Amino acid sequence: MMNIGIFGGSFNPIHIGHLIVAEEVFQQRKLSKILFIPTGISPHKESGGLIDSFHRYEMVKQAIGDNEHFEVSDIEIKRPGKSYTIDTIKILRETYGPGSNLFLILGTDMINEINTWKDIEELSCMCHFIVVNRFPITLNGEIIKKSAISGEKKAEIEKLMVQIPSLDISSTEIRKKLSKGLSIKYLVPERVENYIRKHSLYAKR
Ligand SMILES: Nc1ncnc2c1ncn2[C@@H]1O[C@H](COP(=O)(O)OP(=O)(O)OP(=O)(O)O)[C@@H](O)[C@H]1O
Ligand SMILES: O=C(O)c1ccc[n+]([C@@H]2O[C@H](COP(=O)([O-])O)[C@@H](O)[C@H]2O)c1
Repeated sequence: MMNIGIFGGSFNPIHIGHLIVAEEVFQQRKLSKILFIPTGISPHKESGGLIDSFHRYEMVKQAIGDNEHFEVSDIEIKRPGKSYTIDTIKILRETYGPGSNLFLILGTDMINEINTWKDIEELSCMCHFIVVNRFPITLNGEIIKKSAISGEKKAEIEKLMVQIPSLDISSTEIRKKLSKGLSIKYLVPERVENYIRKHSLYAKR
């Protein structure tokens, strides 16, 4: 049976925080693979600062190239309009069939906002949630309790939670550094840094 980790994000750009999350979830939950899915248009993010999806997709490709358990999907960047997770999960259910399990990977910042997501009840019936600690935000049990997530999946969240070494790293911080002309060495894989430099992404103006 295939157990697939689904890791969606704007990846603007992908950083080592994302990679450590994916590797820890893969190992700790013994998944078959991790599918990185860069958003076309992120549903709740201001478009300011979000660079072209093609570049974000390419940077994910560069970052995961040396890991045979990681894959990248262009399913969201090819779809027009906002990238709602429910639409993606419906397609992936078809692709992988009833014999496979889908595990949606989310940082604590994301799961605490789950009530604002589209068709959350239906979504929760189609996949499992794997939550990962994201400094400094802790899992808010009250939010989960009150959410539209189906009862069975609510009960599962704590059981499936994966602890990672806390890394206070965000794409926002990396974009800020680049815009100031500062180094991002070690915050992103070398190949991603080279890609950013080659295409003058997030550059100092
Ligand atoms: N350092 C981190 N530790 C744990 N989870 C993380 C970390 N960075 C990102 N994530 C998780 O990865 C997913 C995708 O994140 P996203 O691409 O929005 O990155 P970001 O760093 O939060 O970006 P931005 O700063 O632009 O908002 C989310 O579920 C988020 O919670
Ligand atoms: O489906 C939704 O309503 C929804 C609302 C907000 C975020 N998401 C998804 O959550 C993931 C992280 O989003 P982002 O934009 O914060 O990087 C990404 O895969 C988004 O498509 C999904």
